[in-house]
Amino acid sequence: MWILVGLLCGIITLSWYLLFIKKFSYWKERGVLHPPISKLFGNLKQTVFFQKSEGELYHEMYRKYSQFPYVGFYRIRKPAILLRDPELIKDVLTSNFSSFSDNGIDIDGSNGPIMANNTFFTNGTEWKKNRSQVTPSFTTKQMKLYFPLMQIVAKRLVRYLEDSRISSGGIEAQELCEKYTMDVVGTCVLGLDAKSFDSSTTDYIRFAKQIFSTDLVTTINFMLLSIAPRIAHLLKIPIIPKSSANYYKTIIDEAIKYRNDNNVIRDDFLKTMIDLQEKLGSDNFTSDKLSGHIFSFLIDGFITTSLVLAFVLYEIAANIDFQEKLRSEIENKMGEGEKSIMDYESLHDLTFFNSLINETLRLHPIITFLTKRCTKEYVLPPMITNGKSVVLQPGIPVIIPTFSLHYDSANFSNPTKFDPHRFDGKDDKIKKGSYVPFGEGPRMCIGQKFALAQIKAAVIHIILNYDIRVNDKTKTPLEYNWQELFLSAKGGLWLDFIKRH
Ligand code: HEM
Repeated sequence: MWILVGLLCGIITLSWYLLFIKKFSYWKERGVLHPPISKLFGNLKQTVFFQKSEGELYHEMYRKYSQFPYVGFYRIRKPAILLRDPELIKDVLTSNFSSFSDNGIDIDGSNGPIMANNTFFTNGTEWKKNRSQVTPSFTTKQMKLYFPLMQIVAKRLVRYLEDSRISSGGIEAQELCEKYTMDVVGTCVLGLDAKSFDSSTTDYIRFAKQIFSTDLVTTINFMLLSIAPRIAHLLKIPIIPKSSANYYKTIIDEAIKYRNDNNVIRDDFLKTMIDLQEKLGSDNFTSDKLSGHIFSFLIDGFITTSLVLAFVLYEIAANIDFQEKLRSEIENKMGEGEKSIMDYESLHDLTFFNSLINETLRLHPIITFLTKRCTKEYVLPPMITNGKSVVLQPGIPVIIPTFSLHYDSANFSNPTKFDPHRFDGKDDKIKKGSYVPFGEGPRMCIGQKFALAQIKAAVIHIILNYDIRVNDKTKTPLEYNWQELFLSAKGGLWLDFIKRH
């Protein structure tokens, strides 16, 4: 009897030691500091209980450990590291990319085939293959084809603003920009008119927003996938709602069928994908893969770009001097009063415009942190003077806190001030590794050129036709919705568009 009780106590003590003491001594054994932990949830207890988002917790860690190049933490029970030093970040994203080539989120077919083929979620050789398949669709040559199409939609947006029933009392810019970006991706990806300006909300937008919804189920699913992937795979947790996946799959299939049946040839993303399938054969480039790439473009390019565009319009409205300066730069290039189409090459000369967008992306980095995973041993310098180097083992998650880097006065003087001129002139004014709104290195955002062209097309045509002002309904100073997947403004960005001339 006593032997049995002793054995039971031994098992309980050993389990306690392995589960809580040993597991959470990982960083201490390696001389790495970390914030105090909760025994069950490591450093993410507040995220698990919906009190704070992961992004907010990382921002707190970043500020608390301001003396150090990095800080350890426990992502629930998994040791992870948050990098602070821009030099180190540059090394991880570029020079030593091979040690951090994974994005750290694992999804497979069990979480939904359409998303499993998204370049962002693939790793290793599958990622390399995916990335090389879509890269030719994002070249300057392709952008030259897309830019006029974007401007046709921008002109539709301008016409939409002319309706005083819509514009009186202010317009919420985030919603306005969703309509615009959905129409742009519809046109450039599938050659479809999403008709977003024709009604208050369309199915295209409704199903896309469902994907990024922060309702309880979607949030728990996403949390499980990023911090407990094995359980998520076991439970076949879908990364996006089935209704959204089915809706877009049907639209993509219909668009392909229509093109094949009617022999339609259109220079857009769908054509590059159909051409690729013909070249590689449908065994190597399956219809799931084709739909996956198209879906990825529709979705990755929609909310992200619309939020950034809304912030750009807000900053233009809030800073009237910059608005005048931008307008005259655009008018000089386009010819005053002439409101036709600008060619893609001309964008190159709009240097203030570039600085203004770069500064908006610094001040409002809608993706507040990047996740990477160590894929090959990597040696970190000692955390403290006279400490020992730390060997990062494959599998360790690595967080790059974009928001914190952008708001650190060591990287940007007077960081809360909107000042496009900090991006004027040479690139070396900005410390490498301290400014990463699109990431950096081989896994940098593939849609960057597309997103910037899309934003510019809208701003050019709006600013030539309207003075933009901040409407009183906007809560200033701005507060962010940190619980959303992408950073947005609480209460919305309400703007007035006042017709010029
Ligand atoms: C202004 C809007 C956008 C922002 C701020 C943005 C930002 C980002 C960021 C931060 C990453 C992660 C980079 C990393 O982990 O190092 C990323 C990846 C990615 N983005 Fe974007 N993005 C935007 C628009 C777009 C658009 C329009 C597309 C259209 C196709 C797109 C497609 C992707 C893809 C496929 C990846 C994964 C790349 C890879 O893993 O190789 N993004 N984006």
